[in-house]
Amino acid sequence: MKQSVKLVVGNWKMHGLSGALDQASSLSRALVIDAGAIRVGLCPPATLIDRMRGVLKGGPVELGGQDCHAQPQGAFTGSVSAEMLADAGARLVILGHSERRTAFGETDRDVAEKVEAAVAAGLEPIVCVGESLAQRERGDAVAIVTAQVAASLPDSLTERPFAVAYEPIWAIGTGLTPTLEQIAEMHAAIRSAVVERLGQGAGRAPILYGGSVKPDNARAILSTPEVGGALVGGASLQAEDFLAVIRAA
Ligand SMILES: O=C[C@H](O)COP(=O)(O)O
Repeated sequence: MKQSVKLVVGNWKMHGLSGALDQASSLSRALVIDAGAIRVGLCPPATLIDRMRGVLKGGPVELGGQDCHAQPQGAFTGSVSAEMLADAGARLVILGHSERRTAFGETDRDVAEKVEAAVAAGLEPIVCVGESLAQRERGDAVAIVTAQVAASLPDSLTERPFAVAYEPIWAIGTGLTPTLEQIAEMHAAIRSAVVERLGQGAGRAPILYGGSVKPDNARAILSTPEVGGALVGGASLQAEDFLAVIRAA
């Protein structure tokens, strides 16, 4: 299925003090987009969301969080709820990133619960899936990723906007990327898994690719069949690089 509106989202991860707002400001000022063709998002650390809202005000860049707690409030020291992200100005939220699945032990069930919370707070979740290098080398990549899709997407997404991001773990921050054929194969498999899980209506959800997307490979990746956008880590930290990726889309 061809996607009409690409979604390109920058994930700053745990990078960015207040000085980094200059990069968001440069991006917002330089960016001219056709809203019918592309959406652009930035997911800074939670500490910057509210201030970045001011910097991005009136511009085309949407704000997002990088994670949320599954509960709306409570005694969960150090956590941020989906409602808090929305209150700070976020519209999007990345959930189930492999760094959270690996370093924080998040399971598909945890991710699905967070997605429920995000939807309840009016956020648009970007649900991340992806295989390890060992899983790909064993020939298990498609089975692993489609199982993650089936278990991480709750029923509540049937009528709500969301995106899936395919991020092979071995491509994140490494400079390595799958071949375009591997990306196309996986995105088609994810599309089928989404439709099987949530029905035809959900088949319009964009499927982003993430993992070492850079200005020099963005055009090829973003024109690969079934690639509905990109989730960009390192290359989103500098406005100039992120702009180059967005322009490639
Ligand atoms: O969320 C973004 C991904 O983990 C990709 O990161 P990267 O572009 O630095 O490889």
